Formats: sequence, structure tokens, C-alpha cells
Amino acid sequence: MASSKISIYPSSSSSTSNSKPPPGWLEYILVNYRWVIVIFFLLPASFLYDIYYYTRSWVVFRISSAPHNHDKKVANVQRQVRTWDGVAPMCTARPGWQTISFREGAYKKTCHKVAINLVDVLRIDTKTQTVWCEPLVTMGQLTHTLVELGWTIPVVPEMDDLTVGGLVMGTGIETSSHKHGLFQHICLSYELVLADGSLVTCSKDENPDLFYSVPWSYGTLGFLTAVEMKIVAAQRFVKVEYKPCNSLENLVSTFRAETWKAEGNQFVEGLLYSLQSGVVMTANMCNTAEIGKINEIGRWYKPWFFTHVENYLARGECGVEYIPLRDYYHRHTRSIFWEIQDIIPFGNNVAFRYLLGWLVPPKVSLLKLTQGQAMKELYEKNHFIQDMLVPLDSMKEALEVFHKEVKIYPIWLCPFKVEANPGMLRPVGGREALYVDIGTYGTPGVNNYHPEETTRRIEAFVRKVKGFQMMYADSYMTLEEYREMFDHVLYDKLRKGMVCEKAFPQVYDKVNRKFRI
Ligand SMILES: Cc1cc2nc3c(=O)[nH]c(=O)nc-3n(C[C@H](O)[C@H](O)[C@H](O)COP(=O)(O)OP(=O)(O)OC[C@H]3O[C@@H](n4cnc5c(N)ncnc54)[C@H](O)[C@@H]3O)c2cc1C
Ligand SMILES: NC(=O)C1=CN([C@@H]2O[C@H](COP(=O)(O)OP(=O)(O)OC[C@H]3O[C@@H](n4cnc5c(N)ncnc54)[C@H](OP(=O)(O)O)[C@@H]3O)[C@@H](O)[C@H]2O)C=CC1
Ligand SMILES: CC(C)=CCC[C@@H](C)[C@H]1CC[C@H]2C3=C(CC[C@]12C)[C@@]1(C)CC[C@H](O)C[C@@H]1CC3
Repeated sequence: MASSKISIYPSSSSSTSNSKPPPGWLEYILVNYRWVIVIFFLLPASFLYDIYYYTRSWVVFRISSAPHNHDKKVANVQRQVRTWDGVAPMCTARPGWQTISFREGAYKKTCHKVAINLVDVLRIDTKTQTVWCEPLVTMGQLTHTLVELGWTIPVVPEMDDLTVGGLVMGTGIETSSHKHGLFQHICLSYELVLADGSLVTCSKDENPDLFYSVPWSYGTLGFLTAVEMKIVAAQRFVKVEYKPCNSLENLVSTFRAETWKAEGNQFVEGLLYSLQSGVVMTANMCNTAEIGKINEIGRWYKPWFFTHVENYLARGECGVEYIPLRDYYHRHTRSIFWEIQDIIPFGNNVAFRYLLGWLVPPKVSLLKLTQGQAMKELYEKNHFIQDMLVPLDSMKEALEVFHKEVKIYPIWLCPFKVEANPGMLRPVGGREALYVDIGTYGTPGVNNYHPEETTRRIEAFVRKVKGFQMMYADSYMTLEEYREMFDHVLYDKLRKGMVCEKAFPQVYDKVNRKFRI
């Protein structure tokens, strides 16, 4: 069972078990007792960091100073671009350790850095049901602001430190994506500073080529300075129905049927605990709840969500619960999906939860900053973090491939639709199509795991079924393979037309494993 596997270290059967213990006492502690550093340093630091930023955002939003300052801050970005010396290409000055990505880009060391200090929610318009925000606004900050006012965005990628800018320039997904699409599909317009320092706005109707090329371009067409997004009414609870499945066929058919349902099922999610067992969850927002069925899973003493779901499987019972909306959005936040098992092995122990659960999780950025070389290498050799997006019709085959290649459980399953729009992401068959995100995070349970070769085999499978790879993870594709997976026609045209070639790196040189440290 998933909850028993709590080590990133090679299992005795693993072929990578030749990694030697690292030298130095600090590295020894970091590798063998990482939880000491996490509990005594990272958790308090994460807590203080959150308090500072939440207080600041709250004050700024209340005194409404952000809209006024926005123009000045954008002018500063324009000034930096206009005075760029033209030698090294440009990227944002956000340090690599701060990002929610498995690695840091090597280009951050060589590129000319442009500071984008744009961190605020600008305007919420409940009449037009839109919100304007700056690119460094985080998911936690945005939904915190919106939910208090009775609103939310239709797709809330749930790790709270993900930024609007990162999600627009890369991509974002959540369990409502089968209805609303990816994060970029809930965006109505973007404001950008281009390579020549000009400020443009783009939408479906204004500069549509740019609008459709921004997603998945990773900051290689211009600097994002504001985003306009749809908002929808928030309700108090999410009614979640848990459906345990005891065969792969049953799980796949239940998951697909629930995703295809025209009515209801605002959220659909699957957690697979072995190749033959998992739980499909369907959910809808509501304002009232049945007595005795409310579960505030966000409370600090509650068990990790994936272990809670596993109980339905163990009992073999369907179930219904009413989860407060923000607790639902956060359901995998406290346990960083299931990655926290490796970091605080006793984190789900009831005593720990009651005593220190309120401080969890440590910030991903601080974990990255303090992991050291030895820990980084251990993760590199013995850990696999990937989200592969495959057409729903290929779901069963894909899960079998993952089982053969890495055998990691739980697996996160999240359906989403890809609209037939121009841009990097062309749906299979050229028409709107449903896909599933297969999220695999953990220590491979196979003997022959090799980071590059195994990932390359999985990437080849994903290309074969006309799927996509999420680029925050390590991608080992060649340039030709990458261009086969992502349609570069419009992107190339814009890069030429907007003189981006000298101004920004090409996207492959930012996202490929070769260009990461
Ligand atoms: C000093 C202290 C005392 C506490 N006492 C209690 C108590 O008495 N009872 C109790 O139930 N709990 C208590 N808690 C724990 C608290 O309830 C948990 O931290 C809970 O998980 C967070 O709920 P919240 O709604 O307050 O979220 P917040 O504190 O607002 O947010 C927690 C984290 O989630 C992120 N986040 C917020 N909204 C979203 C969203 N929509 N999507 C993604 N990320 C988001 C934030 O960025 C933040 O990092 C305490 C915590 C502290 C620090
Ligand atoms: N649930 C989900 O959907 C999840 C999504 N992710 C992934 O995480 C990433 C987002 O992480 P986050 O830390 O927020 O973002 P990052 O800082 O990692 O940024 C991602 C990319 O967007 C570019 N970018 C960010 N802001 C701007 C801007 N203002 N102008 C131009 N380019 C910009 C960055 O450029 P530069 O390199 O120049 O800084 C970088 O290439 C996405 O790639 C997403 O796919 C990860 C986990 C979960
Ligand atoms: C829901 C989707 C689409 C993706 C979720 C991905 C996350 C589970 C990973 C994204 C970045 C990952 C990192 C780690 C754990 C898993 C992620 C959060 C670490 C914190 C693991 C410990 C290492 O020392 C640092 C890693 C940084 C990135």
C-alpha cells in the first residue's frame, strides 16, 4: 500500500542502489534526518513567510493601492527591457529555487534578469465576473481573496504557491478541468511587455495569435504583467462521492463515464493505489450539508487526504462527504500530494498532527533551497516526478505502461479538456478532446529504473498516443521530439515577427533537462 512506502532511498532490489552516503555531517543529517531540519527550521520559516505575505496582500487589497501602483511597476518593466544591452537573452529575475518546478533552470545563471515585482490582485468585477491580477499572485492568495467575497476561479491548481504567471506561461490543471479546460482556458486576456518594450493586451479578439501562443511559451514571447480571468460563484461545501474500484477495467470505465457525464460532476478525480485498485471521486459545490457528514479535512489534526481516501478502498464502501470549499481545494496541500511521506515520515502520526500539524506543509521553495547537492542527487536517481497528459481513450494503456516502467502508487488522475484552439496544444483528431493527467510522484518500485532511459520510454509512449508532458518536471526529449509533441507553427511565426529570437531563449532551451541544474 502507498502509505507504507516512505523512502526516496533505493530499495535493496533497485539497480540504482549504488549511491554512496554523502560526506559531511550536515549532508548526513540532511539525507538521513531531513525531518530535523524541516521541523526546526523550515516549518517555522514557512509559517513566518506566509504570515508576512498574507498580511501584506490583505492590507494592499483593502487599501486598494495596487491598481494605482500597477502602471508605475509596468513602466519599470518596460524601462528594463528598453535598456537591455542586447547581449544575453532575458528571463524573469525570480530565482530558480522559488519556483514549483523539480529543477532550476541553468539559463537563470546566464540570462539578463528582468525584475517583475507584480504581486497583487488588481480588481474584482462581480458584474462582468472577472478578476484582474498581477503575475506573481499565488493561488493561495487569489482564492483566499475571492472565496471570502463569495467567488472563486473555475480552475484552482491546488498547490498554494503556484503563481498566475507561471500557470499561464506553463500550464495549470485541477479536477474541474474536464469542464473548464486548463488554467489558460479560464483566462480572458493577457497584458504583456514585448521584446521591444511595448505594452500590449491580447485576447481572443485582440491580437489572437499572441493570445493563443502565450500558454506553454514559458516567458519566451514577452513578460506578462497582468491577467484577466473568469470568476464563478463559490458555495460553502463540496459534496464528494467516493467510489472504490477493484479492477483496472472498472476504475477506467467509472472514471471515463463520470468525466463524460454532461450534467453534474463539477469535479472528477481518481487515486490509484495499485494497478487493480483505486477510488474515483466525483464532486459538486453546494450550500447545505447533511448533518453528520461534514468533514473539515483542512483542519491541522486531520489525516492526510490520500490516506483518508484509501480507507474507502480498504472498507470497499462507497461514501458521501461534505467538505468546506477551501478545504477541498487544499486537500493535497498539507501532504504535498504524498511527497511529505519522504520528508516527515511520521507526519501522519496522530500525535504529530495534533502538536505540529498546523505548521505543515513546509514550503516547496524552502525545501528546494535547502536540499543540498546530495539530496538533489538522491531525488534525481531514486525519485520520479511526472505529469503525463494522455487522451482519455489511452488511459488504460498508459496506466499499464506506468506500472511496467515505474510502479509508483498512489497515482493522481485528473481529467481535462483540450479545446481546438491554435497554439502549442493541438488536441488529438484536431477537435476538442478529453484527456487525463496521470500524476506520478514517488520512488519507483521496479528493479530497472533509470531516470533518463525510463523517462524517455514513457515520453515516447506519450508522443505515440498524441499526449503531452508537463514541463515543470524533467523532460529528456530531443528538440525534434519536443517539437513533435508541441505544435510550434504559430510560436515560430510570432518569435520571428516580434524579434524574440535574440531577446528570449527558445522554449526548449528553458524546459529541457539538459538546460537544468
Ligand atoms: C497558530 C495557529 C493556530 C491554529 N489553530 C487552529 C484551530 O484552532 N482550529 C483549526 O481548525 N485549525 C487551526 N489551525 C490550523 C489551520 O486551520 C490549518 O492551517 C488549515 O489547514 C488552514 O486553513 P485556513 O482556511 O485557515 O487556511 P489558511 O491559513 O488561509 O491557508 C493555509 C495555506 O493554504 C494556502 N491556501 C489558502 N487558500 C488556498 C486555496 N484556495 N487554494 C490553495 N491554497 C490555499 C495558503 O497559502 C496557506 O499556505 C491553526 C493554525 C495556526 C497557524
Ligand atoms: N496543479 C498544477 O497545475 C501544477 C502545475 N505546476 C507547474 O508549475 C509551474 C508554475 O510554477 P510557478 O512557480 O508558479 O512558476 P515558475 O516561476 O516556475 O514559472 C514558469 C514559467 O513561466 C515563466 N513566467 C512566470 N512569470 C512570468 C512573467 N511575468 N512573464 C513572463 N514569463 C513568466 C517563467 O519564466 P522565467 O523562466 O523567465 O522565470 C517560467 O518559464 C507551471 O509550469 C505549471 O505547469 C506544478 C505543480 C502543479
Ligand atoms: C498536480 C500537478 C499537476 C503536479 C504536482 C506536482 C508536485 C507533486 C511536484 C511539483 C514540484 C515537486 C517538488 C517536490 C515534491 C513534488 C512536487 C511538489 C520536492 C519538494 C521534493 C523534495 C525535494 O527536495 C524538492 C522538491 C521540489 C519540487
